[in-house]
Amino acid sequence: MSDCTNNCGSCSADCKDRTAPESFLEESNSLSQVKKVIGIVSGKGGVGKSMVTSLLAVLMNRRNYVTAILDADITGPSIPKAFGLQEKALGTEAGILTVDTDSGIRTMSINSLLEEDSDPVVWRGPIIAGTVKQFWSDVIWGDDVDFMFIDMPPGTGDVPLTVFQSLPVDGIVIVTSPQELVSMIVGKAVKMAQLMNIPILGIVENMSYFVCPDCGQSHAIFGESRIQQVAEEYGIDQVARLPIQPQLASAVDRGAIESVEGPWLDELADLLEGLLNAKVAVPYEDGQIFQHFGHAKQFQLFDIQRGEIKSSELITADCGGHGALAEFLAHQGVRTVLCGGIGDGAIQALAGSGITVAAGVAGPSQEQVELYLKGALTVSNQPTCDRHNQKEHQSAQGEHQCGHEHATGGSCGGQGSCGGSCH
Ligand SMILES: Nc1ncnc2c1ncn2[C@@H]1O[C@H](COP(=O)(O)OP(=O)(O)OP(=O)(O)O)[C@@H](O)[C@H]1O
Repeated sequence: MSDCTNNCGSCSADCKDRTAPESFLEESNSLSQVKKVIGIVSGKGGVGKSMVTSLLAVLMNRRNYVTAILDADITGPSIPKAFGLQEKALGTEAGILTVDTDSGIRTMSINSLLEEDSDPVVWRGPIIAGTVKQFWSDVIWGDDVDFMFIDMPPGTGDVPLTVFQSLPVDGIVIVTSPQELVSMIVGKAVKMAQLMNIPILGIVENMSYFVCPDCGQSHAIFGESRIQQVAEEYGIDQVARLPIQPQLASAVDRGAIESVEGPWLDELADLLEGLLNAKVAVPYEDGQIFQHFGHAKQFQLFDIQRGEIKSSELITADCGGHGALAEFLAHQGVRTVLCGGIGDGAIQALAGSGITVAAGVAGPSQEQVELYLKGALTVSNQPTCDRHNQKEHQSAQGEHQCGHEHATGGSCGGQGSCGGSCH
């Protein structure tokens, strides 16, 4: 094909040279550019997912970031109520306009479209999933959104799966209750994120304790917290605990969540802020994005502040194997890898080190990073190189033995003897 970009991940053509599955990512509205998309998920309903979504959005908005909330909980929408939004969304030729809160958070929820808030949504799964996709593709979010929070439907069913596949989620925050931590429902949410190669940014234990207003003592109403233990078990660094706070419930009931003050999620907000400041790494050759992540000898590291490039440097990766390379990049402060082709093993290793993959990109490195930071690129977090997915490229021990040169020039020559760590 004359117009081939070598990006099979986002191409729908039925082509004999296809090397990667078609990407399911939806294009955003042409008038929208979103820098960071954060999913707020829970293993089951009623644990405070919408509460955490709202509180995080309020926090980031107070820190002067342009903030949006996409309410993907179509059958149980809570966002308009928490913010006291009565107004309905308006449509134009170019798309649907957001409904904005008093402090300017841009929102879209099914309740902003239904005539009556109490109208039930009695739709089948594919229609619900399609509606969520339209919230991304048909709503005019604006071209300057720093953070979009997605209030996900609870559980690990059809709609969360569609959201993970269709929207460019940079990371998720898992919300749990103390009982969920005991029942291991949270493990299902963790494993789903791992399957989808989406980094887990943090875990929030809601209703974790109650501080008695009379004696000031803290009581673990639902039993002693296991959050630290569970976070360690799944390798999640960022942990937050939210108390049972009658003022929180009443703020939601009054539509006044924007008036709530509290320190509970500050560290999580710092971490999110860090996503806009963290480094982006690009496999590099002659000013261009080198197209095979696993064979890159050089990386260009971009230092980012508030979503803008401040400086860049070239580094040589002096380690080999996906795990070692992922750790090396994480150690350099990298939170995003922007690349062309990449295999499943590399994506998993990077996600395990808290690094988001934005794959399927070609062209001049700096120009593409600038577009990515503006949210103007359609990228994929799925493998765009099938070479490393093939069983015959792995030894019986699962060791990498593709016979190709590794990032630093070592070669295992197909013998499977390097264990994926040639130097
Ligand atoms: N820490 C808290 N203290 C007091 N009330 C809370 C707290 N967290 C949540 N609530 C209240 O509990 C109820 C459920 O919370 P929320 O709607 O955020 O849960 P959810 O996980 O989004 O539920 P669903 O998925 O079913 O929509 C709400 O009425 C909310 O105001």
